Amino acid sequence: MTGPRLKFCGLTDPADVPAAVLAGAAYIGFVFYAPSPRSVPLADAALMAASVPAGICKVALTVDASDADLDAILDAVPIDMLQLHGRESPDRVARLRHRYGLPVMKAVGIADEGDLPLLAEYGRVADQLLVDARPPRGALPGGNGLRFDWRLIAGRRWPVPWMLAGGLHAGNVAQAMRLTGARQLDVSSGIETAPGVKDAAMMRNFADAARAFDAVPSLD
Ligand SMILES: O=C(O)c1ccccc1NCC(=O)[C@H](O)[C@H](O)COP(=O)(O)O
Repeated sequence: MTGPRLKFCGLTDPADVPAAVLAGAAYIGFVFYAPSPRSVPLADAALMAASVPAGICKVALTVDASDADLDAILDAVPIDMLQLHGRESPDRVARLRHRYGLPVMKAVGIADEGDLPLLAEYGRVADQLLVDARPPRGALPGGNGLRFDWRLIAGRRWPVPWMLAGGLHAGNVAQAMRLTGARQLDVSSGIETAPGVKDAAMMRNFADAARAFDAVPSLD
């Protein structure tokens, strides 16, 4: 079995890229959503993306972005995958895959059982699912450092690859992997000292904790 695949989301500083690479990130996410403290100007994202080694997936996170906004992002920044983190419909997901010819990961917010059917629905049109915590009213659509009840998805599988997100950090990632079976993990707040300020040691600790879980034989 290959090790866990990690996505470090919301990099804002050029120095975050080598730190993420050193920690072994498989995906690096850039946030293109003005209200977020992790939002990066196109020119900055372009510079950072250019320094990402081949083989690491560069993800553009957007929230209900228009075609014009997406055109501008993709014209300026070499992106490998779109992450849709708003209320994009399944039709919109399918249309964007077709329009840009890029894989699309759809974020789905989970708070209770009633949210689970959405995963099956988007699993029919997206290339990947991001299984995140449903944000509280008035909060940002993601990146809130909040987890959901992981037991809700224990043992569940979808027809496409998926990532677990929401409130993960070095101290709980092993438990999250054990309960959910997640093999891909997305983290933002859990590798920050303040919103939008990533920390190299926290990235390393997170990666070490995820890999250490993998190294421990299961007692089940
Ligand atoms: O990170 C943001 O600021 C953000 C803003 C708007 C929509 C989504 C956002 N982040 C989404 C992510 O991919 C996060 O990694 C994911 O929600 C988990 O965040 P966290 O709980 O902070 O680890």
